[in-house]
Amino acid sequence: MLAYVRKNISEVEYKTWLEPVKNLGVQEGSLVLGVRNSFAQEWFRKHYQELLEDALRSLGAQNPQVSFQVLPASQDALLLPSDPPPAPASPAGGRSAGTPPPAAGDNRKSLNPKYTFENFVVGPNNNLAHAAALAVAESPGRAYNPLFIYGDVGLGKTHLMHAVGHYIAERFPDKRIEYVSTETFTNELINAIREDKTTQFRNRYRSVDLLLVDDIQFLAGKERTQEEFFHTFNALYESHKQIILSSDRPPKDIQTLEGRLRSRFEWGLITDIQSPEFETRVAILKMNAEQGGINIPQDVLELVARQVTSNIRELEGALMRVVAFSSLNNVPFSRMVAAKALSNVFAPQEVKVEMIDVLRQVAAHYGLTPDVVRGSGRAREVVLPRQIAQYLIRDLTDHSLPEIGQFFGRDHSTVMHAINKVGDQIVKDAELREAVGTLRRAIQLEPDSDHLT
Ligand SMILES: Nc1ncnc2c1ncn2[C@@H]1O[C@H](COP(=O)(O)OP(=O)(O)OP(=O)(O)O)[C@@H](O)[C@H]1O
Repeated sequence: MLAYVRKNISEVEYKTWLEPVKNLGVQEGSLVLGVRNSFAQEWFRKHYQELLEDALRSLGAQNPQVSFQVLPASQDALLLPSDPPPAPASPAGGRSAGTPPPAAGDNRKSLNPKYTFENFVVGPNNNLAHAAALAVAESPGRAYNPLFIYGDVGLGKTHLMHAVGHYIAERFPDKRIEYVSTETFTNELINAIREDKTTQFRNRYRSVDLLLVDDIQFLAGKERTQEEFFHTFNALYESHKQIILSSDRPPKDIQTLEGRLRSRFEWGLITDIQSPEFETRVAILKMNAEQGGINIPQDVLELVARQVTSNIRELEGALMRVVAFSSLNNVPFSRMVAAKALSNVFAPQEVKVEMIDVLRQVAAHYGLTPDVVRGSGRAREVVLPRQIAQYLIRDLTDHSLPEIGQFFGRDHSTVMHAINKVGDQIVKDAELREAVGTLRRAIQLEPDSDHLT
């Protein structure tokens, strides 16, 4: 099952979420998988249930059912994988590789449901490619044919292609849509030749209405595949079927590509996707977080966006690491948490504790929101956390009393009173001393903290 899943998600995702899963056996017809906490349980239900059931189906299960159970703490020894970052996904990776042709009536089978226009953030780096893809989606076979999208790894070429597929599938349920990576196309051709089934192979690809071919640069040097693709291209083009191609470079830079293919690739529109700039990266992260139903503060998203600058797949993986780290350690999102979560994957970043980090941690510890702790409530359940937050801010940051006062909407003498009071009580009250110690270590992410075992 894991091998199946691994082929369909990014390596970072696989390592962060799937690798630590425990098989708890079959109960009442359902395969039970042990996960680390209720957050992970929810995450799995939302993001991986379907994929895992597909995996079981691929192994022959008739009516696959997967459920998730939270493991007792002792079985949950593994915190986070500390492996180095995986290499960018191979061209064979992704949901597409090896996907069988769509069954009749299901013209989206080879498309990733996440890759839609709605989920695609448009920025200056990709707006031309986006506009061209949209134009093609609206008038397939007539706007630009072929549409050739090129750009570096992980910048959204596949996403855009699939978005066109979804758009067309929605409006024309009968249209046949085929998405294939060049590697799969090549392998299928090799198999067809070996099994003497080249006619079926040709019929299949020449009868589609929309052909999406990823990583076309891998045609380089493969004469027989080029030959076959040339005829497929002609057949589709002549019958006004839409073709979209992606590549990591423009046609003119694909070495050992036959001239006749190169010129055909240049018949339509060639458009590129560049690396996203900072604001687009933040917007992509924000959308990802919202889709996962997770509320992540802007400053944390910005830190992640600063850390990963080129590959969006890696950017998403980085965010997932931060989410996992925060959840598994039971610490609220902060820039420090993000920096720590990413430190063994990317270049470590020095992050100073800010007032807001202390406030968030103290609020989370007492089950309150930061606004309530900072607010005007006078109940003891709120006043004590507020005083502790002020005490810890004084202790862990360089802010002056007036600055802390301003942060809490109070004057500096109130803050001083709070700090003195907590300081006095800590000496007498062991429980308070322990709470403050735990909070201090959690804020500084010290490994010996109760939270960070
Ligand atoms: N503009 C965007 N808005 C939202 N998500 C994006 C955007 N661009 C890329 N992504 C996401 O980034 C990830 C990588 O994108 P995709 O697989 O389309 O890249 P690619 O350019 O085809 O990469 P490769 O060259 O490796 O095939 C996907 O999860 C995709 O949804």
